[in-house]
Amino acid sequence: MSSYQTVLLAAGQGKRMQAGRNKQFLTIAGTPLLIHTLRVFEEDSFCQAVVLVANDKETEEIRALLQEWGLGKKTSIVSGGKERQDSVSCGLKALLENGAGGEETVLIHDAARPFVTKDKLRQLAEEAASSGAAILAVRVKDTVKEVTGGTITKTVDRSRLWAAQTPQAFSFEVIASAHRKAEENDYLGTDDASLVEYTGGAVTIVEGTYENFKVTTPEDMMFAEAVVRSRQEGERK
Ligand SMILES: Nc1ccn([C@@H]2O[C@H](COP(=O)(O)OP(=O)(O)OP(=O)(O)O)[C@@H](O)[C@H]2O)c(=O)n1
Ligand SMILES: C[C@](O)(CO)[C@H](O)COP(=O)(O)O
Repeated sequence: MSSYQTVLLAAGQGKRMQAGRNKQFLTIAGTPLLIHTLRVFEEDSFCQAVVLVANDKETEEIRALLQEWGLGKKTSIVSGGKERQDSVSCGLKALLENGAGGEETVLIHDAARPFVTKDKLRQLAEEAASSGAAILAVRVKDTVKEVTGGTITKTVDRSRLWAAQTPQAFSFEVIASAHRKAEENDYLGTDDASLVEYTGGAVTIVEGTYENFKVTTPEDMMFAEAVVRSRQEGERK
């Protein structure tokens, strides 16, 4: 099994949730979203350290939450940036300052995906340790259309389509060098793998689960409650 370090991204705004505050503080079955997510990493013995990237103005509230929920032993908090990619750079810089480098495996994860499992973290870390770059992804289930001006221009062949999730895992040097090149060329990607793709690197897919969705819009909170309920029922059986 491969050990790994984690960059956990919590420096977004959560605007699409329309909750009037960052969605990571909303509770799912009584537990804050951020705590659901962080717990998986803190409880995995293969995770050596977590760099939690946060907004400066939310740092104190996060520290208080970690204390309240008995988490934080492996976790340090650093400031994020304007875009998700900037926040990843801040996290990688902190890992570098803590002595990470070379072929060590780094997992980059959205705090907004609270339902990743320990098994998937381990499977992904193992794959990244051998290939250098791997992400969790699921097959696209819908029929996907390309549309221009309200009219369909193409039905895309979905047999080759996958929806990217996080964590996305890389050897430290692969992702650090992809970030350097992206920055030099003003390339902005919506995920981490796209930066490695941009620099010509190969990224492998580890099949994820649909439960590992990103909590983004208000109805996702209802789905999130349902996931916790179904897991609790599973444990009772
Ligand atoms: N500048 C940013 C933007 C996003 N994120 C993090 O990246 C993850 C995925 O972002 P997403 O949830 O899609 O974006 P938010 O900015 O949080 O939400 P919105 O776009 O609705 O404002 C989240 O855990 C978010 O906190 C981050 O650390 N830094
Ligand atoms: C990284 C990501 O979660 C993979 O699906 C996603 O790309 C984040 O994108 P968003 O634009 O912040 O929703």
